[in-house]
Amino acid sequence: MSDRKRLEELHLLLTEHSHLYYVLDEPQISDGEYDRLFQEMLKIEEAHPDWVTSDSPSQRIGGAVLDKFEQVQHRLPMLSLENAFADRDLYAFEDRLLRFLLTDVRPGYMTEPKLDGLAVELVYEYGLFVQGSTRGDGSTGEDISAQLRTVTSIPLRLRQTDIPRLEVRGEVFMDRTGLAKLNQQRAEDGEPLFANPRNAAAGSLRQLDPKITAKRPLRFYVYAVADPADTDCKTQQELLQFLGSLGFPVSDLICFCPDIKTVIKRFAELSTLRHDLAYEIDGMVVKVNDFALQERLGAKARAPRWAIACKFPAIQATTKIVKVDFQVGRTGAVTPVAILDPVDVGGVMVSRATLHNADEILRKDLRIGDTVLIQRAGDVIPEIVKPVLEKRDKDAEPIIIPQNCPVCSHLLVKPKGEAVTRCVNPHCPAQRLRSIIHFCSKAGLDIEGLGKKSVEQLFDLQLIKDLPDIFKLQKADLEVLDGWGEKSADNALSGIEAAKKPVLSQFLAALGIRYVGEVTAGLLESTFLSLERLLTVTREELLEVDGLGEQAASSIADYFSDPSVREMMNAFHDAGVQPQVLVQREENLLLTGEVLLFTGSLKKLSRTEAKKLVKDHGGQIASGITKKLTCLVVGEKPGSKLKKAQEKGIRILTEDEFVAMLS
Ligand SMILES: NC(=O)c1ccc[n+]([C@@H]2O[C@H](COP(=O)([O-])OP(=O)(O)OC[C@H]3O[C@@H](n4cnc5c(N)ncnc54)[C@H](O)[C@@H]3O)[C@@H](O)[C@H]2O)c1
Ligand SMILES: [Zn+2]
Repeated sequence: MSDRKRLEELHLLLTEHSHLYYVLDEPQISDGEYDRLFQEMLKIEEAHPDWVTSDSPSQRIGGAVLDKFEQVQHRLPMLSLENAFADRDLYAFEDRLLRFLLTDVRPGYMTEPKLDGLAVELVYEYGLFVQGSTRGDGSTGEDISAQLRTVTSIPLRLRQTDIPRLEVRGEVFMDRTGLAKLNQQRAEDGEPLFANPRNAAAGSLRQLDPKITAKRPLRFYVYAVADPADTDCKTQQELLQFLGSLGFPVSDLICFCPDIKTVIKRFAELSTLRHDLAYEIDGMVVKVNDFALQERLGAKARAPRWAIACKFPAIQATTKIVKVDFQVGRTGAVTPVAILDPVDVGGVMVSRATLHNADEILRKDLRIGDTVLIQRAGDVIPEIVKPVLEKRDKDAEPIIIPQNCPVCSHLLVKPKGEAVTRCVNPHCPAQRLRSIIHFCSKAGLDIEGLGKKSVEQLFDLQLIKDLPDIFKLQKADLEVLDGWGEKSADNALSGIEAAKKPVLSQFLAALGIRYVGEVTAGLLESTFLSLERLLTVTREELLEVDGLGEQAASSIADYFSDPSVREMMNAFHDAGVQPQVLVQREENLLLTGEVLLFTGSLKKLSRTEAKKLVKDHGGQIASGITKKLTCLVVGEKPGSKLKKAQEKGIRILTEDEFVAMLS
């Protein structure tokens, strides 16, 4: 395969897995595998800088924010970190610093444990906690203030109250016992387990109901502020001490190292220490200690130049491949899954691992009966690294991808140039079931009460045969089923009712059209503005859309021109499903380009309504009196913000004027 083609494939793969990991908190591959794909992409991009697109995963941070939360603009972006996997990467890091700074004076470094949790930003005004948010895509995060208030180690009031505004950053995480207990509970309740502490922390914080968050054993450690200039501190070491004095918990594993050699020694120390900690760390973060140097070094698109994360090597074990099962996915892809002799890998029992596809099996040269090396990098999902050839039996059987679908017996196909084997039978029950599960899941319309287990049950009973059937379910059908009752039937029906008016992009992503993830679905919505329009869209029209590639264009055009899809859309319509368009063409909106802030108590609108009005009219909401702010809307008792805005000459509106302007 050409490098160019491979890069495209890597972009698609990494984008898909980032979405699963960051947005849905449900990763499907191990971090180790993700990191390997990421490094492969970086290598190709380094050799061909002109192939780097602005939406390459190498240029992006985290994932999109969920609609269900209010958005928060970070005043300064929250970045990711570059990774070091070996000592030589650290030496190279220092070389880069020195070259950039045009000096041979080596800086000192702060080293900190890399907690495996979720990065958050906490805003304090005059010592009071006023807002907390997730990192999101780096510039826009999700407002999770209410959820963060329930984390007991986050101070709501600081010991010093004369700092007008302080944006503090740190990690919310769950310790080992907390995660084990939570997963045990989830297993008993038949809910999916969290793959790793990071997903557990993220899944707990990104709950709409803060009461659920409050029940989760979350902890917090601080490690930065958005802008050190807001404090008198000159170094990272001083800053951590200062933050400790304000009342923030600081890890006691932080350590100043005068040079890179000491950093490497410290990393070795931490690699042993980590096993005795109450919580998981997945590495060590190294930061240039001096803020003046940090400022000169600045940042690249995705990460600062003055810091790097050293990752711990994965934990490995050996076991045997007992047999191989073949699963049929939503798109018909047939995935081989190795069933293993259960083995403990760093505290987690592992009994299965995906083998991805036929090429991967060939590449790794795996057979049934092989003793294999498996590994986990922090998370629960394991990967098979390689067979232990010395231990291979003479009669170890090759793994053969079946010729026919294991579910519907239709002949399988492996398109030229693709790694995946597929069942192409449009009526394959396995695919239909998977697509219904996807449609109802968080990645789809997030229909409450219709989790995987329930969908499987309804599918088996033929109450749901295809997607539109979901909207025809009756209370009488549901409440009599095994494991159901009046309450769960009502619950599911109200979830279904709410799903009848989905946002168009969400609806498109839920349909599971190949190559249409959240981002592409958003593009389709903002370009074509209605489902009806999409039903007649041509491949040529799709190719005109910035950001849509050829594969996606063909797949979308084929999908909507398929008669059975049109029939299905009619059935959706008849069942009362009406996708809504949120985005409007920006140019005709009243508040396009405006950044507003509300202060004081509003009489006519709730805060949420006010913010929604702004967004609906194309405006943005500021997080405080910032440079970007163009207009302050004041209610009663506006407080200090009004004065500050007046001093800065920012336009000021009363609530009435604001409402009148938009009506
Ligand atoms: N399995 C998958 O499908 C999948 C998908 C996407 C990403 N990932 C994993 O996520 C990683 C990338 O995630 P990322 O972009 O969040 O970057 P990262 O985790 O490599 O590093 C940045 C993060 O480190 C955290 N951090 C912890 N301690 C810190 C400290 N003392 N100082 C500063 N930051 C600290 C912060 O949350 C910060 O946002 C990859 O290495 C990959 O393993 C996995
Ligand atoms: Zn099939």
